[in-house]
Amino acid sequence: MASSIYNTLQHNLTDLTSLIQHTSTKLLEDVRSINIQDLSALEILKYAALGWLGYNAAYLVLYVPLRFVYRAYIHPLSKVPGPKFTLISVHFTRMYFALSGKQGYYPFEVEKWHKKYGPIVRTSPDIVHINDIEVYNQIFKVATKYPKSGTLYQHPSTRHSLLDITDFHEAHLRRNALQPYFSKQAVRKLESLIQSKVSKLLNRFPEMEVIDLSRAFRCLACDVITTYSYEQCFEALEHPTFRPDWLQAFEAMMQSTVVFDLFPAPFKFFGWLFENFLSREQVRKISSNMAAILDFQDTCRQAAFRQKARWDAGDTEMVTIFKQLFQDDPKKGRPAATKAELGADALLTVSAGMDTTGHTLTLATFYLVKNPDIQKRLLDELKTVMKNPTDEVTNDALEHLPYLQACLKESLRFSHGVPGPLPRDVPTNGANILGYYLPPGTITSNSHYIYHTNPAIFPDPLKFNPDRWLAQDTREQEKYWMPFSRGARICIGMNLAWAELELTLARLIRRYDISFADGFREENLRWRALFVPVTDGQLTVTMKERED
Ligand code: HEM
Repeated sequence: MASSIYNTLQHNLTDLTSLIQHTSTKLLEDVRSINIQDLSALEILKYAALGWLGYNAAYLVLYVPLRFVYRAYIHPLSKVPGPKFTLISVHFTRMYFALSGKQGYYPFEVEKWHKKYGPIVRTSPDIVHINDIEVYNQIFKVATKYPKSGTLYQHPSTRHSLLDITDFHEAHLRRNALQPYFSKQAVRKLESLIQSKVSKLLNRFPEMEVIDLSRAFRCLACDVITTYSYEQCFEALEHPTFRPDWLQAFEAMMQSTVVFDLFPAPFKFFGWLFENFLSREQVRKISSNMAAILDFQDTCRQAAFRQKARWDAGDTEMVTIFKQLFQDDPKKGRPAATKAELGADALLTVSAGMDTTGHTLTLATFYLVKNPDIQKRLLDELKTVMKNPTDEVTNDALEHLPYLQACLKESLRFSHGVPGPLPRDVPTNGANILGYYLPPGTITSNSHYIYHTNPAIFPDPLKFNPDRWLAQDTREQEKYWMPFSRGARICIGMNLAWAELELTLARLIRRYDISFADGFREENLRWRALFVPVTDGQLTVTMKERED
């Protein structure tokens, strides 16, 4: 039925198009009959302005309302419920969110829409949002038919990287080349590297009065991933206040997604212009943030390029996650990564590995300080494997501590990884979902935030409650818990992240008695979804060494 309406409409649209073509050809002929040499410059300007106004008036008065009617009542998705104003245009909806101060609060808004309209909501002319775990699992499975949607994964900073690849085969080959370095076995070999960075972090605290933990944790994750990725530790943990320039640049890069969302084309154009035609000093004069972002990108890319140059010169003894990308793999049919791809992945792994891990550690510490009884239970458990406050401990030992594991799971439930919308394209032959036919060209979106706070699965969902993970049967909760996503595009750094989370949280809580700093407010950690969760402020604390 839906497809027959669609076909009829396509025919009508074809007729309409030829009518418009015919009328505009006629108009053009009339305009050509005017002898332009007879007109003064002022008259030419007047005609141009009138033409422009006429075009916009026709667009607003005729085309936009007609298109709205089509989208709302005739389009194949017209039966899918949802707020009608989002059908005016994608740009209009984005502007609405920006002007009403809701930009980045999209997951919260969509959550309300699901309550009103049900498990499937049309959130744009061609986009539906889903809140149904069986459908999520169908979209996010290993042999999925739903590729990443190219229309929404295209921030210039991740162009050419693994994150942006939409083609299944290409993504599979790129992931295959990186994955061996992130297996559980490979990560176990990194334990001494992680331990050394955690020691460095913990040893810095006594010299500091107030500690910005949000940034300190990001510095830790950054030093681990840069050392592992390209043997060049960024030494972020050396910075006196854990605020190196490039971290501020990274924060600016995340904020820039707000502008990118609203004005993608000018954003890309200026990015390209700044990068290719202006000296860094000129860019710095225009925007110090933009210059710092470009500096950070260059540092990551150059580090990988230096290793590639060594590799090409025959010096293959190095620690890097890019080794397989340096060369082609004829058996699998994978060519060596281009310079653009290598540079993009060099930036991606640092960005992806630093912010998510830092955010999760921040939330874990926040909830433990806020809930002293939970912290006390964790501390008692940690004492069983760490006799003294400054003792080191292995991942193997920590893996067997149920309360620590429960605290980490609960922290990841709050941190969401990527909260949403996680857009995926409907397969080329369409899909039937929750009783609706979705034609090809439709984009599905899902929100980890909405699954992680489903009150039917996680009662009192905004309460930090590690005990929920210690229940007899947690299968249903596990089903709704996906901070690393699932399936073919699951987080590649999951094992590394888990190892860092365990070692850092265990050693921090065992060694320090932590309090919120004066002036810290819970609202600092209120977040917006700018691809990853970005908080309004930082977690600031003071610390005292424990005596026993
Ligand atoms: C607590 C820490 C982490 C969380 C919660 C997390 C979460 C996620 C999620 C949800 C995705 C899927 C994004 C999407 O489909 O759009 C993802 C992808 C990815 N993550 Fe992580 N991540 C974490 C740490 C790391 C680390 C340490 C690395 C280190 C390299 C990493 C590298 C990546 C990469 C490369 C991708 C893209 C994979 C692809 O597109 O195929 N992540 N991560």
